[in-house]
Amino acid sequence: MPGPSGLDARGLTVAYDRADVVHGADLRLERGRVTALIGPNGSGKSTLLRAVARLHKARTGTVTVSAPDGSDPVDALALSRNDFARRITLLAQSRTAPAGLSVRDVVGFGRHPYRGRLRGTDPDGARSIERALAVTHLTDLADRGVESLSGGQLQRVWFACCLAQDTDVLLLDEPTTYLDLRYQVEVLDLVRDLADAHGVTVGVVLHDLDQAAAVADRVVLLSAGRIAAAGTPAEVYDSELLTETYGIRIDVEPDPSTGVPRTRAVGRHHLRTERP
Ligand SMILES: Nc1ncnc2c1ncn2[C@@H]1O[C@H](COP(=O)(O)OP(=O)(O)OP(=O)(O)O)[C@@H](O)[C@H]1O
Repeated sequence: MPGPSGLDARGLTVAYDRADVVHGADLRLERGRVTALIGPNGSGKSTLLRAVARLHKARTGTVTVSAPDGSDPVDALALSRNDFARRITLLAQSRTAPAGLSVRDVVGFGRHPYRGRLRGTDPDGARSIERALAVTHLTDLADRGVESLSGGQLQRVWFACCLAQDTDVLLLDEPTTYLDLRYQVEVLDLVRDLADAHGVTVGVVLHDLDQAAAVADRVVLLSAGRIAAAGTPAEVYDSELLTETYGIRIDVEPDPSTGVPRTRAVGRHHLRTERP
């Protein structure tokens, strides 16, 4: 049974330089669930999320969002900037680190929708920032300059910045990029906790199909700017469909202990019989 919709995008068409790259896409993110967006490079995952997050104006389509209290959905594209930023945030790809600021300062950017023109009007700010630093294991680095961080540490800073924003909807574009295995797993655990314990609606772009199947309740497969399939991982992970979409043989079998589908992309190097 699908849950109530946290975010509902309908018929989104998005263009760059008048060329459509996302064609009438419907994206439903259920409240308190994790939805993974998968698909080959250039299939439109980032563009779709950017349109939903209002970083790129969709040519056509609607986006509605409902609050965790179950109140009626509102038109997300018509909300004021601050109201929108209190409901929806996006961890986008490849941001540049602002020089001369500490980790805590940058995480504090996440509080921008709660600060009036005269700062100091955000009573929950300090607590949200410290919590975001703690869950991303950045407390010890909080006073460091962001320009001195590694790629993975910086990725966690941007993630913490989104968490500090305390939104109902969290959109994450490849949040595991640059992260070592421990932090990849921790980010995905945290995403699960946010959905399960706090009812956060999560839409996350992942390239690793096995990570997507393990963390997500639903998966949306994009192909050439169109939604090719949507459903549970077991419904979407069809070997023929994935093989056609990615242009490489992808075998699928259920994990023997969990039943969650596992994939194997098969290249020529897997088929070598003689090894030196
Ligand atoms: N700024 C831009 N100007 C023009 N075309 C763009 C721009 N950004 C993306 N595109 C094109 O839009 C299409 C969709 O790109 P998008 O980045 O949304 O795909 P993606 O599925 O997120 O890819 P990836 O997995 O490589 O991150 C691609 O054909 C891409 O070349």
